[in-house]
Amino acid sequence: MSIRVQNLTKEYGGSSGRKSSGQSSDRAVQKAVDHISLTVQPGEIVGFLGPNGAGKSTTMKITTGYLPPTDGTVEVNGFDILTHPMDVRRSVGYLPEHNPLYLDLYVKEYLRFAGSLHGIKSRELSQRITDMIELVGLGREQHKRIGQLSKGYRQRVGLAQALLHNPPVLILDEPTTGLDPNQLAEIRQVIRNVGRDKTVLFSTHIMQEVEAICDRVVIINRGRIVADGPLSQLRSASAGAIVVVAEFEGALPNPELLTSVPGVEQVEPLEHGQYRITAGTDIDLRGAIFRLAADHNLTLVGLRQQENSLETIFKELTK
Ligand SMILES: Nc1ncnc2c1ncn2[C@@H]1O[C@H](COP(=O)(O)OP(=O)(O)OP(=O)(O)O)[C@@H](O)[C@H]1O
Repeated sequence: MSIRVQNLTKEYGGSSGRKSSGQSSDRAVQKAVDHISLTVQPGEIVGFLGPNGAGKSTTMKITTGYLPPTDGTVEVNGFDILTHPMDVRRSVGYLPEHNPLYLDLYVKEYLRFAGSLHGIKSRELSQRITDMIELVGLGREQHKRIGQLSKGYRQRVGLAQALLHNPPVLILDEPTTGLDPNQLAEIRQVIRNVGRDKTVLFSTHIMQEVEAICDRVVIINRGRIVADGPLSQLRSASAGAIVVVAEFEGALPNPELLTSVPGVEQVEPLEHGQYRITAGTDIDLRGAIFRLAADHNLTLVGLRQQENSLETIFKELTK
């Protein structure tokens, strides 16, 4: 297991240390993460979604060892974050949400500094820096000071920093925020490429990003995990209402016929002989609609089931 989070809780305010039974505090306590469990297998790319303030960054900071948990355990690459913090740091590449960079340093100077903190030997480090600059597409900007770089290129420096010590696990907190569409596509490609032989947990607010990159999605809301699974599984599990659009040769003289199909809850006429038919439960209406059309001599020219978009699922689960 590359990441194993068990029963993790984080409270801000109140007591600063780990909880022991019966411990209480007078200060206002904000429970940012509430008994969550989550595992990420080696080689998986997992999208971590949730509305603002849901607890994504808090979970990621704890997983990288930057913040202590209030309760629960976290292991990265088999190392416990509390008992083996240095092994955890070696195992993880972390791009924090507000990518902290030294603006006065040159790109290579900064990467050399970041690499030396990881104890990478000088000769090996030069080669690693060259390779990472190439990998994240910093070639043209590599001789600038970080303060002279655009947001997208600063983000690439952060990504290069996270990858420098060749960690098996990458934790990226909103790595594509504020990038233009071209940069977005390039950084996504970088994440996909590094994800071929690394475990990646990344947070984002962009649904298409998850659809484009991830094997699996975890959705957190108010500190609790409300969904966890492959995208296809989430789509069918959260289906709730199944919607089918049936198109006939023209408007039906008796559209109420459609409501006689077992399971149909609502029929909404659209234009050009189309009807949006909603079933309350997870049943496929298409066969029944087809048979109904045949029985009543109605010419059915189209029939398609609408897929739940990740956006719809997200809204449903986090409202
Ligand atoms: N240092 C802190 N002190 C007190 N409360 C905090 C602190 N950091 C985060 N919080 C609170 O914890 C909750 C979770 O915040 P967190 O930053 O983990 O959410 P997030 O899902 O990453 O949000 P966003 O998508 O807006 O970045 C929020 O209510 C936030 O206000």
